[in-house]
Amino acid sequence: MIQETIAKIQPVDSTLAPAVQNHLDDLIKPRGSLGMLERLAKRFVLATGNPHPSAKKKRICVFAADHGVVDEGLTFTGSEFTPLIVGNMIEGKSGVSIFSQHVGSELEVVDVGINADVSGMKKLLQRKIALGTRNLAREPAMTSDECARAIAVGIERANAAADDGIQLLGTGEMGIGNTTPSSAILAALLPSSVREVTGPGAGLKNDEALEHKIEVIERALLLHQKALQDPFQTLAAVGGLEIAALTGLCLGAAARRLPVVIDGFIASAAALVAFRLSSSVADYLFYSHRSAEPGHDTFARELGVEPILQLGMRLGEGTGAALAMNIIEASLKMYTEMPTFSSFKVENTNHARCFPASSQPCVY
Ligand SMILES: Cc1cc2ncn([C@H]3O[C@H](COP(=O)(O)O)[C@@H](O)[C@H]3O)c2cc1C
Ligand SMILES: O=C(O)c1cccnc1
Repeated sequence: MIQETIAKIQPVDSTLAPAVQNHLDDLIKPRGSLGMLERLAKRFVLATGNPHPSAKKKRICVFAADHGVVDEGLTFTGSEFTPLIVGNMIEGKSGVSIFSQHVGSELEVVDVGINADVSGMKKLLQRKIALGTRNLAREPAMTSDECARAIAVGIERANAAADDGIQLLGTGEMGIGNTTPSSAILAALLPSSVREVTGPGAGLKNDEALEHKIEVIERALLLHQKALQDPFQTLAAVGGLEIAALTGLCLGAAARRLPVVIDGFIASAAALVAFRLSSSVADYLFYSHRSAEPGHDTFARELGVEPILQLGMRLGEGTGAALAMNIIEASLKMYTEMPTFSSFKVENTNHARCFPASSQPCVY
């Protein structure tokens, strides 16, 4: 299923880009005056191939799972917070639930590996693969089979969204400890030094605790050195079940030409794995915000991506993705609803000479 999905992912048809740009430049406004909104609309139109784009139907998919590596003492709270926050999420009370309601997005929460019996949570989609990962500092976090099954859940949810007519997908996650596998993935696949991409996550007591987190990840990468040559094996060795599901969501959505808003640090690690599996995935991904987790800047710089918002956020869950959805939707309304110079039969005086900012390259 994974290979089949990857085979379906095509780069966007960039021969359409000049026509899209001409339309943007024909809108009644100084050329380039809506800045990044113009680039967002252009990327969305190219991704979907739809000249009348819309993001009215939105859905955020949150995947939840636990992490054996919390045994190393790398987190602010224990794993018992994962089911607790997930319980809040499905009842509309967590950060992402509130923001998704605010922007008019559906919210889907999927258990792929919570280390607790959550079968009583009726609004939670039950796709449990294991009761969390194993401790990646001592052994592979997942078997190849578990990792593949988690990716397949993500692909399944992307297909379900496309079948339901969803026009814009957002990523979310919940899993105490998941900044550790995310940092490990970034260090392995960017590649980068562990120190550069490791931060406090949800909170660490002091600098000593951060040093310990860095040391644990460095040790894990040495232990799994052989696996790090390959993105799938890297994900299995040092990733997480929810991260793998998010990788699958990116792959599945790209295969269906469904744009995805990547949330913060953790979702970016999942997107990086998808990108390493198929570089064309990049054409379908938008980055919601600059996470305050320090390694996110390294990720954005190395991949040349431009996060939409900068709000000092570092919560995850899909909170940034929710907020950025509205910005993307606004960009599409600009594209489809603003009148054009040509429709008014007035001369388009929008010369690049007058508006040099419009010649900025698309930095995605
Ligand atoms: C109360 C609470 C709510 C959260 N909601 C999202 N996260 C975020 O923090 C976790 C990752 O950080 P770390 O690796 O440091 O544990 C993930 O669950 C992420 O979604 C939360 C964390 C906490 C504590
Ligand atoms: O940016 C994120 O996704 C993030 C950062 C810290 C903790 N949890 C999530």
